[in-house]
Amino acid sequence: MEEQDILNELRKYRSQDLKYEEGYILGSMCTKPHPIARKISEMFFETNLGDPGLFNGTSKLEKEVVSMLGSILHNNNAFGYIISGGTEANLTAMRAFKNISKSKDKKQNIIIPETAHFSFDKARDMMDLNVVRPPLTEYFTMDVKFIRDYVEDSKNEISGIVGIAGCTELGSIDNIYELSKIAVENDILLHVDAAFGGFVIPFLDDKYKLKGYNYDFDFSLNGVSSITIDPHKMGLAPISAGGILFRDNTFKKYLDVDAPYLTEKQQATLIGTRSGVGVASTWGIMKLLGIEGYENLVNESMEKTKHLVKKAREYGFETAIDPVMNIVALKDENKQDTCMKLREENWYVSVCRCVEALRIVVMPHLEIEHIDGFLESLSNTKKY
Ligand SMILES: CC1=C(O)/C(=C\N=C/Cc2ccc(O)cc2)C(COP(=O)(O)O)=CN1
Repeated sequence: MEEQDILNELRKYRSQDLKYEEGYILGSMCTKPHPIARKISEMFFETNLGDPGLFNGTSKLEKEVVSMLGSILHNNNAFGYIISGGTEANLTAMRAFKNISKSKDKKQNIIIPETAHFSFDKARDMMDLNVVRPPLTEYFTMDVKFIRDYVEDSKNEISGIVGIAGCTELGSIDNIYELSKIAVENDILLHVDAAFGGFVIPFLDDKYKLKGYNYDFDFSLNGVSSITIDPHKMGLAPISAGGILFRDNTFKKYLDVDAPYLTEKQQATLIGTRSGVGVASTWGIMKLLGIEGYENLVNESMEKTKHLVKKAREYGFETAIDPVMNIVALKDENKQDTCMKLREENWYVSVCRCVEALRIVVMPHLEIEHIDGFLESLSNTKKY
């Protein structure tokens, strides 16, 4: 095939994809990457961080991005990687947990909430973790009193806890402050999955924070060992760009395996050959937007979230919980049926598992007119 024919053929496939800017994608935690990422992708498209000695500049960028994310998360000694996504980040954290527990002859008993992303189910299968699921509060966060009692009962031999800072379905945030205290008092590891919340909470204006809700989640809490934070969600980076940060580089030895034929003699990441595009794009977008840029992005999303909730209530729809961040769960006893009816009108909204509700993630690609159009369609699905 000639090049032009190939490109024309590929255009036909691409034309079958939804486009973020059309405003119909309501259930995605990814969005249209910042435009600068196109130029950066072109510049770094042949790089391979799987063999970093060949790409010293790109490797330096990864260390700088980890340091930039570390400073946002109140840790100037952060160690970690910018990898394929939140799934790989959580698998990496669980791999470190397993190896650390083994090194201390501890059991691999770990507390992980029902609200956790299904990447932890993959981790459990791959690493034979014994997972304990605590009861949830009315806010869909783990019952910390149960956890404290369970951990302090030595026969349970708990050696780790996972807390979620912005859960996939509802955006709820576990009480990381209390989990951190439990982790310190009992010398156990605490991993925080802030895949989505990591690029939201640090930039969230106080006026959008729920009263009496603790938003603390990062390394400022001494018990936090590791954090997942994904640039390719609210960070506006192109896919793939997930992030795994550890408190310091003492965790590296629990991840490294010998890699004799590489320019570096050990490799810690799950994925071997990996592009530097996500790293370079994240570096560029973070430098371009800065803290203020991300604050504007998050707070604009929260204004749209407030608009969605207000207008939904005018149509008679109620939220399952008050939005903790830019994720809205609208109560619906016939969520699957409603979801299918909306799909017929090209609206792609998802459904919650833990509550009878539709789930809308108010990403930057959603404009007010998209939200209004969606709510009118939603209202119409209830008329007949
Ligand atoms: C708290 C948490 C998450 O909400 C999460 C993914 N979430 C949502 C991933 C998603 C993105 C786009 C889309 O259209 C649909 C789903 C992951 C996994 O992240 P991933 O491997 O980058 O997909 C981990 N933790």
